[in-house]
Amino acid sequence: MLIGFLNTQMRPYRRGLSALVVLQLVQTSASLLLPTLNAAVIDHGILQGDVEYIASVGALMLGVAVIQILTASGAVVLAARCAARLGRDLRRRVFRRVLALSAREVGDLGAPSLLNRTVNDVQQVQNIVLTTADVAVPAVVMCLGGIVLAVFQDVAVSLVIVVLVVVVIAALAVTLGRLGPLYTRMQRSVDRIGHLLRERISGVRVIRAFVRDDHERARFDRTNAELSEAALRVGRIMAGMPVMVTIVMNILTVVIIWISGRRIDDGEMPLGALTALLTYVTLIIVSIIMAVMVFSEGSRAAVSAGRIQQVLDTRTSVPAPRRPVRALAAPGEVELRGATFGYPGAEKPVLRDVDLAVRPGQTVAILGSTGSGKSTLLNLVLRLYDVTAGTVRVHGVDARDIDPALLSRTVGHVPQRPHLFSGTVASNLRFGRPDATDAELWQALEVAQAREFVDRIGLDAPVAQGGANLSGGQRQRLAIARTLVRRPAVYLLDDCFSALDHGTEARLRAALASELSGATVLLVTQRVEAAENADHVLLLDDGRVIGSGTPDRLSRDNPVYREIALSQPVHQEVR
Ligand SMILES: Nc1ncnc2c1ncn2[C@@H]1O[C@H](COP(=O)(O)OP(=O)(O)OP(=O)(O)O)[C@@H](O)[C@H]1O
Repeated sequence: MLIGFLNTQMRPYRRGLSALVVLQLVQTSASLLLPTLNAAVIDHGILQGDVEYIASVGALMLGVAVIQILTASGAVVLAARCAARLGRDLRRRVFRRVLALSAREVGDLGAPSLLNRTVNDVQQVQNIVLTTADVAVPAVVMCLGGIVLAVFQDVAVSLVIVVLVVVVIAALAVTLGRLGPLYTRMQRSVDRIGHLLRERISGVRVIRAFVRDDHERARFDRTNAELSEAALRVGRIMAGMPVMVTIVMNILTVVIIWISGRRIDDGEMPLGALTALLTYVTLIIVSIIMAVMVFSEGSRAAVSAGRIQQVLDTRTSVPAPRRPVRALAAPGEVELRGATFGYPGAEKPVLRDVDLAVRPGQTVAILGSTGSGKSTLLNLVLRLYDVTAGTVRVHGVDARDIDPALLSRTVGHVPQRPHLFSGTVASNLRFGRPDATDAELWQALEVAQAREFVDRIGLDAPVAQGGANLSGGQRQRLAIARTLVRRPAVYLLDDCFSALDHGTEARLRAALASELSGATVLLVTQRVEAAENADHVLLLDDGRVIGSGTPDRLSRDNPVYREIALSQPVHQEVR
């Protein structure tokens, strides 16, 4: 998995990687050459008393050491550059994919998991590239080169080394196989902790209000314990490895000294070869330890690569059209014909056979009990979801055929629970139109009945993440102003006056009525009073249209509408 993933993702950095491998080959070969040169100095220089030989080979060793230092430094710089670029590009790819997904896929994958995948999992993959380049490549070269050079020193002793190395590698491979599932568990626990933290931190006031601190603490401790238990098991497995390798290394050293001693006594092996063999054994074992470290990281990175690949492979359930309509002739109707929609996994559709046509200049109020499908209907026009049957047409074109960017420009949405971004009041208002002038911002604030409070704090007043430093009513009015600044042709207002007092709501509705006189407006509301000012009312119940017509007609002919009207005190006052 990891190799296939890296093979695809590392394609753009192939040249850098090739240069890196060459540098590592040179630097590792230089390290390997030094013990052989050292053995030659002992056998032909020191034992023969040849000072000239010692000086010339010594100079050669110095040159080799300098080459080794330079190539090693170059390789580290190149590895860091490749890994950093891979991390940057992967984060970008994952983020773009997430932005292209529909609400359905984001919900399925989960926001905390997506966050972890974009940050932590990419970091794991970046780390494995760095350690592979810095450690694994030289380790493999050193291990293989060490064995070859040991064979040059003495074939019989080298055979013993090879057998023991194969045993060590086999034992390590079995141990590593146990790590993969543990890393998968760890990543899942990290996701769960992220999910829990995110939800509990944003709902901390509710937790306190309901005195659920102990319950939540216990719940967090359970998830936290799962993570630490998996991490501990990994730690235990990893702790066993150096012990095993050290035992093997010491056994090897004893065996080499024992066999070599007898062979030197018999005159079958020079003394220098013993020092060279002992150095090669150390290099081989150290390189195996290094490779094992990298491979254990690799099991973890493989899990991360799988999680990243899953995001990259996820396709949106609201795909962009093959041949998108890039211009809409003129502001026209929003029209639903037999629109039916069911959330995935739900037993029955939440909207069934909805017919509606809203012309420019018209406001249609969508009224209905809670959960009757009002917000879902707006989501279909926005194309957050696609209808499962029927059609949604915007300006005469099927929403599925319109270029997504054009659809977003055409349709403005003020959600039930508006989200503001950290920044300033002005940066939030300019979110959909960065070139809007201050005068345009003030005009939108005026209509949204937000001028007074923004006058007090200023356009440059800071806004915290999610608009946390503003009241619910202030957030709603800024969200309305933000959509007004964009001036879309179609407005979808989803119960966005709910946090306003009655007087402010009435003034806002009046101001919107004149400001949006030429626009197509779909207004979700719980209040009959708001519906009565609309041109048309669509009454929903359990996803079905149970009333459609002018407010006058409905109050005359529709008993449900009349019942809702009578149940609302404000309405009664108006009447
Ligand atoms: N993402 C979702 N996944 C599954 N079911 C959903 C989802 N969103 C809404 N629903 C279900 O769809 C139904 C309609 O929800 P919707 O939000 O459209 O109702 P609504 O009329 O806007 O309600 P309210 O007035 O309370 O905002 C509800 O039964 C709800 O449980």
